[in-house]
Amino acid sequence: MLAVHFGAGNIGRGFIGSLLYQANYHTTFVDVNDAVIQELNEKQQYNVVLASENSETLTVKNVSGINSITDPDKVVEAIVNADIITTAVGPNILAVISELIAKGLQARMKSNQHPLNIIACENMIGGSSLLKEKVAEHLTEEERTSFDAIFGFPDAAVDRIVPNQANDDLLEVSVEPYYEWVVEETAIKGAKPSIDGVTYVADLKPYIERKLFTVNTGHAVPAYIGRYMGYATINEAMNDQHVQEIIKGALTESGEALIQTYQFDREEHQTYINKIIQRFMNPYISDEVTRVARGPIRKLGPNDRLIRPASIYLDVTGKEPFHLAKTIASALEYENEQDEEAVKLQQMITEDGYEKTLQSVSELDVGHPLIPIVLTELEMIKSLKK
Ligand SMILES: NC(=O)C1=CN([C@@H]2O[C@H](COP(=O)(O)OP(=O)(O)OC[C@H]3O[C@@H](n4cnc5c(N)ncnc54)[C@H](O)[C@@H]3O)[C@@H](O)[C@H]2O)C=CC1
Ligand SMILES: O=P(O)(O)OC[C@H]1O[C@](O)(CO)[C@@H](O)[C@@H]1O
Repeated sequence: MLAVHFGAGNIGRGFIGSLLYQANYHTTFVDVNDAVIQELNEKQQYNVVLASENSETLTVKNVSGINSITDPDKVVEAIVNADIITTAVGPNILAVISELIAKGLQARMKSNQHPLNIIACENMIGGSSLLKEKVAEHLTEEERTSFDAIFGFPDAAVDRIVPNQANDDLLEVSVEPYYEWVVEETAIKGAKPSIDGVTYVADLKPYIERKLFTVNTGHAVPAYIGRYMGYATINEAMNDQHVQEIIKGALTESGEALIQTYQFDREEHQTYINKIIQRFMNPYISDEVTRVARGPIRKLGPNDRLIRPASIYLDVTGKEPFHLAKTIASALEYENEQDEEAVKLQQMITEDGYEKTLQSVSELDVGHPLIPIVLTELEMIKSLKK
């Protein structure tokens, strides 16, 4: 069985690659990072180390790599022969890889008509659907119709904290023990890929929203508030009492939004929240606040982890989501010269002010009630600054 995986980064190697190996796939990683690709081809294996007391290690074998910049034809050939395609490149890169995927699918269509599923494993709602749309932009009308019959783009939710790596071994990756990979069964074409650790569900929406608006919303608190308070790592931030209060409040607000939208069991949801807070406090993981905070413009988007749960909470309870609003305010204050979106966000604020910038990145209507709540919190969080 052959898998082609775009993005040999933290989630690619540390999560998707490791489950594919255990399901007996040979995984060909496609990436633009030549050093990683060369190392994959040389070593043909790498270690995944669990961030826990015993540091249990899995050696992932049957792997190779292709540099998509220098060898696009090899990527096309790999797609022709693939049994599954997965991605973990980041939401903004899906459009970038879509042309090469389209070329691969066009070549495949000429050589065989076996069904194939392409699963985007990104922190976003509708990742595979977006990739499908972007791939379609490179196809003719006729190709779109015939491709629809055999190429599936099931949406997915992936959950495993994999921090940036600082190992001597370029390929080794340290991951938290917990993981969850949920895939939309109804969009699968042909036989369902049999991968231990994948949960197939008919309707992904409740799963992806529960994950994004709990794990990612929660993580955004120590990231943005922590950075604002001067902390460098998630662990340091999580040990601060203010951060703990804000994360509990924010997850109660997003929890209420989720419970009222999807009728989740209140007690089970609280257990889910508590477990996630414990995961953020894992002493064996050192995660920089800047990794979790990366891409603040995307994270302040209308359907992402902060604005959407805050808006739903306002709608369903009529109450102010002030813990989420504090986190949104600290995201607006996020500064990092290494992060293109952070630099752009600060430029927008300098030129247009907070209110207009928030409206623009979050696509909130003028006069949306969340805006004054966030503006008030921008003042309130000043007391947190050390
Ligand atoms: N790290 C984590 O804990 C989690 C990350 N995710 C999601 O997984 C995705 C990947 O995140 P990470 O692995 O953390 O990021 P990462 O930065 O470690 O990996 C991304 C990889 O994509 C590669 N890449 C960039 N442009 C490319 C292109 N044009 N073609 C092929 N490869 C390209 C990069 O070189 C890099 O190796 C993101 O959508 C993220 O939200 C989801 C759950 C957990
Ligand atoms: O990968 P993104 O969307 O940039 O955000 C980082 C988030 O992803 C995770 O790594 C896992 O979902 C969280 O640790 C964090 O909330």
